[in-house]
Amino acid sequence: MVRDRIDRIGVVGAGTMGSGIAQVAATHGYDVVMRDVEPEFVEDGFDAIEGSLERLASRDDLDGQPEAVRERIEGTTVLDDLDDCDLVVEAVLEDLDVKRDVFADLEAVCADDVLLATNTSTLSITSIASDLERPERVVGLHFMNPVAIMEGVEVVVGEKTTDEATALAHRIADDLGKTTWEADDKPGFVTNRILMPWINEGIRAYDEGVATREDIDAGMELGTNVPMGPLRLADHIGLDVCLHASETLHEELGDRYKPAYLLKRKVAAGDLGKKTGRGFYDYE
Ligand SMILES: NC(=O)c1ccc[n+]([C@@H]2O[C@H](COP(=O)([O-])OP(=O)(O)OC[C@H]3O[C@@H](n4cnc5c(N)ncnc54)[C@H](O)[C@@H]3O)[C@@H](O)[C@H]2O)c1
Repeated sequence: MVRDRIDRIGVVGAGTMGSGIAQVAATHGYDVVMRDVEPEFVEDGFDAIEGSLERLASRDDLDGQPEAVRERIEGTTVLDDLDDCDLVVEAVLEDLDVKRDVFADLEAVCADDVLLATNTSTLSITSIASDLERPERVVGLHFMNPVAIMEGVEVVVGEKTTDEATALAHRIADDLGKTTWEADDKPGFVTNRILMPWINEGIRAYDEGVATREDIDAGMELGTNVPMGPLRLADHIGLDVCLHASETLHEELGDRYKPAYLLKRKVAAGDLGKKTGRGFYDYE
């Protein structure tokens, strides 16, 4: 059984995705508790939320006032503050052991009928939930970055996830103004399974001199109607994030997912894309 009356949503992790999920939930009228491990990470999360709300409001893309949305979000470092949430979404770093610990904590603190969702991009929902007493209420709710802008959410169904939990995951995403699709708990789900080899092939094509970086991106943008070519998109996602996802897929699915050599070299050099000012392109 999962409770279907949702008033208060917990978000674990106040980073890029957690702060975005908290913001979107509060924008849609939910009370939100956003938890991170250190007060400064919670503050960084609020800074990101405030900046995003201001930008949306300035373009008339926000229902309501930024201050009213912000006030619906409570920040905390205390796990027990999640004890009265009706649903929790985990968005901590992409590490299986860390996520398993977070879910063990959530199981201890949340009521038995609370849906526990993970925003993982590539890790197995089944493995994240495998040590829990109630793995049937764990589901993947894979928001896209930036959460406030991207319409899609991938619902991922683990081995033990019940139909009821899956249905609630679709419904809550719908309530947050998103459109869902569903994937079985197989490495990379739909999105990263297809996206990561595409990005790696773009990087290999560049490394092998098929075309300039601009022409590789232009070829894919103009030739196949995607909004960003592989090199520009990799810079946007973060080259470290792409490498980590590719390595997970390589481990699970074999050599067709081998990360491109140049991707590894750029990450080793600390050029991680937009966030460090340099990746395949330079940023100010
Ligand atoms: N960034 C993306 O483009 C993107 C897109 C889709 C999904 N994801 C997934 O979302 C998740 C989060 O990614 P992100 O980019 O927001 O990472 P991030 O590094 O920006 O944020 C992670 C946050 O989790 C916090 N944290 C770590 N352990 C914690 C704990 N035990 N309790 C509470 N907070 C804890 C960290 O302090 C950090 O603030 C990952 O699983 C990632 O794969 C990321």
